Amino acid sequence: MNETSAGVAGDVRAVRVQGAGKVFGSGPTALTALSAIDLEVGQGEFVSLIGPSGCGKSTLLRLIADLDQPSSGSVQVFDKPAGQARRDQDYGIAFQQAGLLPWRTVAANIALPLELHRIGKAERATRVAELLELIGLVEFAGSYPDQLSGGMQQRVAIARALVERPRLLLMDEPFGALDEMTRERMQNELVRICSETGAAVVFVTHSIPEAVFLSDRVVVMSPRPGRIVGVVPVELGQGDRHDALREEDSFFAAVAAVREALHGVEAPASQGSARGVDSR
Ligand SMILES: Nc1ncnc2c1ncn2[C@@H]1O[C@H](COP(=O)(O)OP(=O)(O)OP(=O)(O)O)[C@@H](O)[C@H]1O
Repeated sequence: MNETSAGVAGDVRAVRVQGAGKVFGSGPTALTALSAIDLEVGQGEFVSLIGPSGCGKSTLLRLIADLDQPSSGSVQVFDKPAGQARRDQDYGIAFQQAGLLPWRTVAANIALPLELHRIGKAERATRVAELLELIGLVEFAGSYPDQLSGGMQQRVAIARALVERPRLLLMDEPFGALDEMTRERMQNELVRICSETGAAVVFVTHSIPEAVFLSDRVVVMSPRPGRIVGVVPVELGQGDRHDALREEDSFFAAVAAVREALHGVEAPASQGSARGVDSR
C-alpha cells in the first residue's frame, strides 16, 4: 500500500477498490475522470470523499455501487465483485435528491425495496415500523412526500436505503440541499443510525466540517483526473460524536488537518465552480 492509498487492517472489507481508473468516451474527446484509485473501507467504518468539484467523487461512488464500470482495476464489495454485491442488495444508496415517489406515502416509500424483492406484507409492516421509529417519523407514516420538509424527506430516503439492513451505505451529498441547522441535525441522526446499525458508509461531501464530524477517515482527492492525494484519520472517539463536539478544539484541529490536506488540490479558477470545497 502506498502513502496515498486508503487502506484498513482486517479481513473482509466493506469496499476494496484496487487500481481503479475511469475514462469516459474515447478518442480525442476521451475524459479521464479517475486514475489509479486504491481505497479500502472496513466493516462499520465511515469514510468521506472530499475534493474539488469534478474530481470524480460521484464517479467513484457509482463504481462502488455498480452503477458504472471501471475502465481499469477492480471494485469489490464485501469481497465480491460490485455487480454481485448489487444483486445481493449488500448496500443502500442515498443521493442529494431524496428521490421519493410522490404518489406513495412515507411508509410505502420505505417499503418499496422490500416490495420489489417480494417480501411478505406482515414482514414489510414490521420492518417499516422499525425504520419509522429509527428516523423519528412514526406519526408521518401516512403522509405524502410533499407534506414533509426537505430534511424529513431525506430521513425517509435514508430509511429506504436502510430497509434491507445493508452493511454498507453509499451516500452522495445527501444533505447538500438542506439548510445548515437541518443539516447538522441530519448529521447527528446519521451518527446515531450508524452506531445502531453498524453499517459502513462511503459519504461524498463538499463540507470539511461535515466530513470531520461524521468520519473515521477523510479521503482527499485531486482535481481531474481524480486521484487520492491524502487520507486524514479523524480521531474524535467513535460513540462520541455529539453536537457539542462541533465547538471543541479537537474538532477544529481535525478540520484544519483536512483543510491542510486539501491545500493545493483545489481546482484552478478556470476549472472551478460555485460548488468547490466548503470549509465553513
Ligand atoms: N457519464 C459521464 N459521461 C462523461 N463524463 C462524465 C460522466 N460522468 C461524469 N463525467 C465527468 O467526470 C468528471 C468527474 O465527475 P463527478 O461527477 O464524478 O465529479 P464530482 O467530484 O462528484 O463533482 P461534484 O463535486 O461537482 O459533484 C467530470 O469532469 C464529469 O464531467
